Amino acid sequence: MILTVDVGNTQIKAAVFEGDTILERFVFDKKALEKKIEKILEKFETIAHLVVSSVAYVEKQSFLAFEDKVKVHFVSNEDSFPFSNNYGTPKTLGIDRMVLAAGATLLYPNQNRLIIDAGTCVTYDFVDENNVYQGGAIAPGLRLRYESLNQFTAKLPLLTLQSPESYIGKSTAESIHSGVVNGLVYEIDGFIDEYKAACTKIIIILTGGDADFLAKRLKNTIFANSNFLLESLSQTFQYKIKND
Ligand SMILES: Nc1ncnc2c1ncn2[C@@H]1O[C@H](COP(=O)(O)OP(=O)(O)O)[C@@H](O)[C@H]1O
Ligand SMILES: CC(C)(COP(=O)(O)O)[C@@H](O)C(=O)NCCC(=O)O
Ligand SMILES: [K+]
Repeated sequence: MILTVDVGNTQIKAAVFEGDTILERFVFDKKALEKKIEKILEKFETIAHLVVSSVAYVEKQSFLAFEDKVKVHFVSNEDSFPFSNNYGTPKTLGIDRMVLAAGATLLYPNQNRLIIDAGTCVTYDFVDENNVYQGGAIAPGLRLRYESLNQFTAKLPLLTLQSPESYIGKSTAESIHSGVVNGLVYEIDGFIDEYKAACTKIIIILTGGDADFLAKRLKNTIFANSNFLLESLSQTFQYKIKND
């Protein structure tokens, strides 16, 4: 049994895996980290490995504190991955993006793959059918868009996520919801259209905290799986064990 932990810039996601099956999934914030891990390890006594991928500031010690109970692994850019990397700056490629690319490569062999992760940022990652990671894009996520409109203007309020009625906003609030939500939806659909035009066959995976909210609003029908990063983390770990 393994415990995978994904430390994002907004929140921490974790899942207990028995083989490829998720037994339980957890979402919590950084402040709760050690207490949560302790509770999970108490509940699932047969967890042998703790596999961590982090793009945010958390002390390694918060995980190493459990070394007497489990083997702790921090996935890093130096690990072996099932794709070759054509990114210009491979050392600065986010480890979450590398893990997503690895998961897509292993779970969807011999095809072009686009992974869209709608979290704090919206990241796009493309691994081609020859298992070459080619790159993608980084854009602000939904929450970040609402917050930056508020932070960088004098007059715009901070609103919480709400589905716009129409693309024509009839008030300040409606205009913001339309700009943020419809803007991101059109953006994602636009990227998908570009990739589809360039590749005859491509699998597209949408993940992240806003995946379900966005999936039903896209013009393109695509598969939303909010557990894809955790599943990819489990795949990456299994790959590493086999190849080390
Ligand atoms: N309870 C929540 N707390 C914070 N963000 C949430 C919550 N539920 C949904 N979200 C949305 O999920 C996004 C964060 O997604 P997530 O994939 O967890 O990000 P990250 O991996 O960057 O931490 C936020 O932009 C927000 O719109
Ligand atoms: C782009 C990111 C901030 C996304 O983080 P997230 O939204 O998952 O919290 C992260 O993947 C990162 O720090 N990347 C480094 C730059 C790069 O990937 O090229
Ligand atoms: K992301």
